[in-house]
Amino acid sequence: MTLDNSSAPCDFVLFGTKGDLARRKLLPSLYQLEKAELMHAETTILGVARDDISLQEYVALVKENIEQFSGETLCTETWERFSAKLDYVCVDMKNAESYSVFAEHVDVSRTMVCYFATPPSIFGDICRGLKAANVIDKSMRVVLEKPIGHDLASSKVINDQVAEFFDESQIYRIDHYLGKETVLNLIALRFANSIFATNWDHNSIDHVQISVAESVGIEGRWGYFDTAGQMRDMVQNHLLQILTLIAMEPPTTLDADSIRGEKLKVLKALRPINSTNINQKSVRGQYIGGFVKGKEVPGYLDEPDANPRSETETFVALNVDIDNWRWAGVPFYLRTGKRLPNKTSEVVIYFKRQPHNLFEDSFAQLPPNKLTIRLQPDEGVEVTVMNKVPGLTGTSGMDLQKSRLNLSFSEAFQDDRIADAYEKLLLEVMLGNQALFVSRDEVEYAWKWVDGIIEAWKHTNEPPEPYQAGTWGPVASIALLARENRAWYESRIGRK
Ligand SMILES: NC(=O)C1=CN([C@@H]2O[C@H](COP(=O)(O)OP(=O)(O)OC[C@H]3O[C@@H](n4cnc5c(N)ncnc54)[C@H](OP(=O)(O)O)[C@@H]3O)[C@@H](O)[C@H]2O)C=CC1
Ligand SMILES: O=C1O[C@H](COP(=O)(O)O)[C@@H](O)[C@H](O)[C@H]1O
Repeated sequence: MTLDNSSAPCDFVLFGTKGDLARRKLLPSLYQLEKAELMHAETTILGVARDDISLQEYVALVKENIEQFSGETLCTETWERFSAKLDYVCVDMKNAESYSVFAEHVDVSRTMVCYFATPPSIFGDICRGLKAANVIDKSMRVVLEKPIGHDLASSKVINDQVAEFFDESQIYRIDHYLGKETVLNLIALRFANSIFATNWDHNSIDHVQISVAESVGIEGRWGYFDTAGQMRDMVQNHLLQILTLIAMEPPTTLDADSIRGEKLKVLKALRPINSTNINQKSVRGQYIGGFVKGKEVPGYLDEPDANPRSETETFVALNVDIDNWRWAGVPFYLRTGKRLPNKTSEVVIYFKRQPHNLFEDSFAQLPPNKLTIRLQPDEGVEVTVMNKVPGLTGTSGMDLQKSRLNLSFSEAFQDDRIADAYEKLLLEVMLGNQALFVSRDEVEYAWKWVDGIIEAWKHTNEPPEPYQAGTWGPVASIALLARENRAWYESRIGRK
């Protein structure tokens, strides 16, 4: 897809351009959009930071970032076009007066897209600075990075600060999982295939498992992570977003209001987990030293800068009920953790077993069909089916085996590069489409539910359960499903 020349150019303003997110993800993604000719020729990119450097120095820095993080050799032609778009301004984002230079660098007659790649604590300051510089108008869009707050109350403060200056239709809240190719494909899989669309409820589905496993530890982010924990860092946003896409009713159209409206209904229907059911419904863990992919790694409390008495969780498993017609009696099991055996995100839908087993000679109990959606890595979709083993032997000639129908994206779409999530999301902001961004209501309902769990954990007064780095979390996580006669699926990724 190449952007039609009639689509308006924009001034893309990157606050926090020298930060980790901008360097590792945003600038390389903008470069990829340029390479794919998806950015308007007249679009400009204005980096904002507090270092007083020249434009020449900034351009050299961006080049270095892209070479380091894009994972490919710089294309000279693309770089020439891209570097010509760059501009830089030094602003102390907390000081509204320092924004006076800003107006010289943007053209207020064009759409301005402001990406706040800074700590959320200064989002309000940035809005005030933009106002002082007199550059805010109705066509402006602002992109907010996660986490939006630390709980419901603090998220309201941040959202209110931004809402003082911008309408909800101008605010794009990022959850980068919504830009992942395979997460987007959940919508296609569910609503473009009648085989799934008509079998997507409590009549056909036994339970759902969503796992987002990471092999990394804290990677120098202890200060941030210890105040968040895996619940705020991963469940409140990414896992709940995946859950809503799996569980939502069909949206009327693919527009932002329809999709976000349906996701919101799911968040509203989540059964609270509180002090009455916390032990049956949740497990939290913290890794101790161990081996990940054969390499010895320290425990959470032995990471650099660690507080050795921290009780922050690095692993969460939950048994979630959705109290609505479609999902009555269908548990959604969620798990996510740091320092697990490998980096794997998968959704597994377990269908109900056949009501009667004709094949007792092959299987005492027929295994259920399973739909596995591999979000990352080895992106793909797999269905397990029971199949007759070809041959003349077996009872009535019927020996069965479990077989896999496997769609591997890397094999099926060999010529297509899988774009980074941020490329997709940046493109959507420039196009003015909010469908892949999280609404204020979604953020707040997600916090409300998560706050209840964190509150209940506090009341139990129990520390997180230790698990060895390189394992699938505490033993209690196995018990969470075993109590209901189920087991976590074993990912094939990393075992090939
Ligand atoms: N890094 C990541 O992978 C992810 C980050 N995020 C979110 O993205 C946002 C940015 O994160 P990250 O890039 O890691 O953070 P960094 O701390 O690396 O970068 C933040 C940027 O904000 C700038 N900044 C902070 N205060 C001021 C100020 N008063 N005036 C001017 N500039 C200021 C910093 O400037 P200076 O360089 O001068 O210090 C820096 O460039 C955060 O909200 C984070 O939660 C979300 C998901 C992943
Ligand atoms: O937002 C975050 O996500 C990453 C995991 O993202 P992925 O795209 O690599 O799966 C996580 O490591 C980080 O702690 C969290 O802040």
